[in-house]
Amino acid sequence: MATKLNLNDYLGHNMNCTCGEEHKTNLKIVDIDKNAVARLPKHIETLGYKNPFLVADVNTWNAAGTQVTKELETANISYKKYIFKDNELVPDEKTLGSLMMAFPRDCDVIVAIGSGTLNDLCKFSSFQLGLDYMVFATAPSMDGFVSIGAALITDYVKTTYQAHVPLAVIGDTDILAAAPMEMITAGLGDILGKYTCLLDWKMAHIITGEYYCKTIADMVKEAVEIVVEESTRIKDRNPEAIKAVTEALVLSGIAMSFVGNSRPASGSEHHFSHYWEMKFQAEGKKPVLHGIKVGIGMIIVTKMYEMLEQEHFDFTSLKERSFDYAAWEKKVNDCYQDAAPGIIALEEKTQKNNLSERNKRLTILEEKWSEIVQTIRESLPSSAEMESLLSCLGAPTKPAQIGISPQLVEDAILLAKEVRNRFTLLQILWDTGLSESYAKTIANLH
Ligand SMILES: NC(=O)C1=CN([C@@H]2O[C@H](COP(=O)(O)OP(=O)(O)OC[C@H]3O[C@@H](n4cnc5c(N)ncnc54)[C@H](OP(=O)(O)O)[C@@H]3O)[C@@H](O)[C@H]2O)C=CC1
Ligand SMILES: O=C(CO)COP(=O)(O)O
Repeated sequence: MATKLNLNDYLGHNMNCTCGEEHKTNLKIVDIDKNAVARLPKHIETLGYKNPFLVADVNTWNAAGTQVTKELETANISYKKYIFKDNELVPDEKTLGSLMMAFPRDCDVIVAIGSGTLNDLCKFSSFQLGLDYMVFATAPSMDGFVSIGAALITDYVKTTYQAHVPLAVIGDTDILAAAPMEMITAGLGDILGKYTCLLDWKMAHIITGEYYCKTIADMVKEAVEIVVEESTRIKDRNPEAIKAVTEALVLSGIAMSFVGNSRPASGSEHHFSHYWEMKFQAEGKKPVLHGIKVGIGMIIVTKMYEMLEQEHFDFTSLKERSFDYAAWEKKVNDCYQDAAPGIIALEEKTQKNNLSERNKRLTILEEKWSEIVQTIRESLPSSAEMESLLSCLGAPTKPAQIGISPQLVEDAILLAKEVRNRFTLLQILWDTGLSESYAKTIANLH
């Protein structure tokens, strides 16, 4: 029997942490259990709302809309609703605009009925309007339900906007367990991605001195371990296992809200996912679920960490290298111009791409190399183990299985570091001059 998370331990009080920070979240209610839909009216009333505005799309309405409205009507709670008609809902300016146009000014809380995209749209629009929001989850597909950021696409670039957390997250395990299996395995992929993102965070702490909180990292690690323990029961849609996955996803979101950004939940594996998502969108290709791409990204990043810990560097000659910015800039522009013309973090003057900053990092890498190797070995399961876990659940593990070409794999290893200003393995590869050779090796494997 798997260990259980107690999410209530993190709600309703400030946590004075050994990292020196005080962590808190405004999330008040987590109800992920059997028959949670019947308790939705009570949660709305407890929080003091009278006029909810329900936001869903055709798929998520089919999954939960009728049950939600039946319960609200029985409890005499009047509501208004908006159901997006789009087949593939994209969280961009147009979609946000249509939500704004449908917004009834007399509502007092927005209730997202759905998963990642609907949650982000409601999170962001409620934040801009100065209103509270809640989420009724329809699939355990990603960990953003209670995070503070909203992942939106503006000017073709996948950008995380600071917003706020919902006051409540409600998930009925019968509804969650009935979600498409692909969405459930996407949630698993998003969770397994924490292995590499937590290691990226630790690397950033060791090499650049970035803030790191061991308590939060351990919290997320515990959630990952519970999900790994539950993987066989997840396959059978066991409601208890689905509850465990959903709670792990919620916990990961609490970790993001504690830090105030997505550092404990998003590293290089996520940057691959964002890069591929932008490319797919620009090329008009059918989108692939976020967590599915993250799972594949996690396997690639694990493989590259396995390669890195075998390296023996000559740091003196690494520091003497010049860098051909013009050639690199051309490569980046060629890659990004259709997908994300807004990306501009390439210039030599930025901290990550400046040679004297690179050399400072190389000095630390040299001094701490044995600690770094040890940390890599202690932090990651093997890539083979992760591949087998995902494929046992029928989830793809290789880029080609979701239509990602070897070229897109290579480009992501070189360029996905520009998607965010965040130190990860991809920056270590750039600093040590390994990006191109790793990109070729990994692309040839797939
Ligand atoms: N803010 C944050 O911290 C985070 C945000 N994200 C973001 O979340 C998004 C991905 O969310 P994800 O949940 O993977 O995917 P989506 O919310 O995009 O949903 C994917 C598909 O599943 C449909 N769907 C949802 N629930 C059900 C159900 N129960 N039964 C049948 N179909 C259903 C959706 O319909 P439809 O498309 O019509 O909605 C859609 O077709 C990305 O934009 C990602 O960047 C991810 C992690 C963290
Ligand atoms: O997807 C996320 C966590 O799963 C959020 O990541 P970003 O902040 O990189 O968008």
